[in-house]
Amino acid sequence: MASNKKLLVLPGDGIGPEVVRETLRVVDWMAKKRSVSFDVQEGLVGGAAYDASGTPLTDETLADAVDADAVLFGAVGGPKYDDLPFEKKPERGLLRLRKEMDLFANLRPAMVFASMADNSSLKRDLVAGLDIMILRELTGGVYFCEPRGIEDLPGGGKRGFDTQAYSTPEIERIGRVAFDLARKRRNKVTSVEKANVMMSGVLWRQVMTDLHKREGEGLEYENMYADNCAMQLVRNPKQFDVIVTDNLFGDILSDCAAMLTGSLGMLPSASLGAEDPTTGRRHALYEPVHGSAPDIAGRGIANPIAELLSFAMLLRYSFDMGEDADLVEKAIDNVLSSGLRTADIMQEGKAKVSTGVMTDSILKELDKLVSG
Ligand SMILES: NC(=O)c1ccc[n+]([C@@H]2O[C@H](COP(=O)([O-])OP(=O)(O)OC[C@H]3O[C@@H](n4cnc5c(N)ncnc54)[C@H](O)[C@@H]3O)[C@@H](O)[C@H]2O)c1
Ligand SMILES: CC(C)[C@H](C(=O)O)[C@@H](O)C(=O)O
Ligand SMILES: [Mg+2]
Repeated sequence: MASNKKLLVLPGDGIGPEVVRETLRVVDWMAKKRSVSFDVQEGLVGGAAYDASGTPLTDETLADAVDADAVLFGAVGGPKYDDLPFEKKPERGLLRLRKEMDLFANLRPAMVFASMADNSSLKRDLVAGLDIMILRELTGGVYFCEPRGIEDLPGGGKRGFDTQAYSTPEIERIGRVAFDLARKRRNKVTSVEKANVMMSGVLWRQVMTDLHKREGEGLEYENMYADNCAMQLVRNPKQFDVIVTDNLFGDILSDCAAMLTGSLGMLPSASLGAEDPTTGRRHALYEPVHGSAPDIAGRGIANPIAELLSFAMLLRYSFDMGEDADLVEKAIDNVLSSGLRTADIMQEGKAKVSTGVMTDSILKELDKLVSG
């Protein structure tokens, strides 16, 4: 039984603190019922950090994140911060964490729970039992490449520009994660880019195809253009197992995949760094795919499931507590099957509950599951 796992909790803004608060109740439950002791420390990020210290991520919080065994993150951003200069925006705090912790592999699983097939944007048969993994490269591409900026044009007006670039080592390291994941799943990898339009896409396709030839034995492999992938995700999502793609396409395709599961409020994620070969340790941050949802913040109606499932991923990937992760997922599955729904996944014939009541029910279900 492991003990004293250092957990840094960064609730952030909007519904971030609301869903993190609920997740901390499950952390407490784990400590009481499963005899795991978490050393929980809380910090500020995003707009909350800007309000307190004039920056969306202080060096101290970054150091705490690097030092932690895992970071549990809520969400950042909101209209209050719209007019801040680019580098001060809440989202920059999250991006700096990802970059400085070298969290290059972002796992975004889209799973449809047994009772949720009718909640999907697609017809039930297309999504019942769906379980796909979008693997998003998280520390490269247009999110981070230089040069970028807005410049004046000689004849008046301005020009805004960004740079998209990927190197062979960046593509290979995310490709290897995709192959590892696929081997534990259904042995299929779809690599997604736009090699028909972008030079970085041309290299991505070459490197991934070669990597598959060298290291992908036993794996079914295909290349797909990103626009086609978006269409295929809503046409026939069950054709996919692992989708590996760049930072920007991964951002967009994962929001799209969220609606297959019923709501953005259902999609968790794990952002992982490379494993240190001597200590076996790796940096990791867990966060829902959704944002701070300013339109519903402060009303107690946010769906806590994406954050709770992110905590389950934390147990599985950072603490090797797969059984406990299964338990959390099973409790969520059972509560959804019992007909409870937060507003975002509400349907006729179901019972609408608040953020807090959804968590109350999941905790009760956890109690039931462990008492047999
Ligand atoms: N990881 C992050 O911190 C993160 C991710 C995405 C967006 N953002 C930021 O969040 C702010 C709002 O962005 P947005 O509105 O484009 O995206 P969003 O994900 O916050 O919200 C999109 C829609 O989904 C709904 N939604 C999201 N999560 C939900 C939940 N748990 N339960 C119920 N409904 C939920 C919202 O109410 C909204 O209608 C922006 O500042 C954006 O940059 C942050
Ligand atoms: C908030 C923003 C920087 C972030 C991203 O674009 O990566 C978000 O949309 C996400 O999906 O995690
Ligand atoms: Mg996003």
